[in-house]
Amino acid sequence: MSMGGALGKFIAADAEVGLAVKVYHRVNLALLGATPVALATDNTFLSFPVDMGLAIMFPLHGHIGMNYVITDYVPKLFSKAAVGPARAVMVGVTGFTMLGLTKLNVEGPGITGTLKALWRKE
Ligand code: HEM
Repeated sequence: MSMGGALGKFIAADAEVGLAVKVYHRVNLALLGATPVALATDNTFLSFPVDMGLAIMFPLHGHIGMNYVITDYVPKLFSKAAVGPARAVMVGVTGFTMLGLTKLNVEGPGITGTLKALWRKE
């Protein structure tokens, strides 16, 4: 798929655009570090910025990862013509996930607080 511009790179966010590999590997590493940091800084002044970092990085990581999956499997399981629509659906999933996680951070207990609630006794 040959799509220029930032939007094109976001829609076809895998190895076909060189930037994605760099962003992907940086985000993968950042997530590895940010997850324990999020648990350690919960309920401090850092919890909101860390949760907002996660609200962007989790969906971005999933977005690029799923674009690799789309590139590899959609032509095999469906058809080459289905690759574009599959990527468009993924942009929607990624966008709504970012919005939902941001809402959780701004109006609710945040990503980390929500996760920790699994172990919290009422
Ligand atoms: C602490 C959190 C996470 C870490 C450290 C992490 C790390 C990784 C790493 C190292 C890879 C392989 C990258 C490569 O092939 O070069 C990967 C792939 C992937 N991850 Fe994650 N991940 C995390 C959370 C998530 C979440 C929450 C999602 C879903 C939204 C997700 C979705 C994916 C997908 C779709 C792939 C691609 C799988 C494939 O290519 O077959 N990951 N992840």
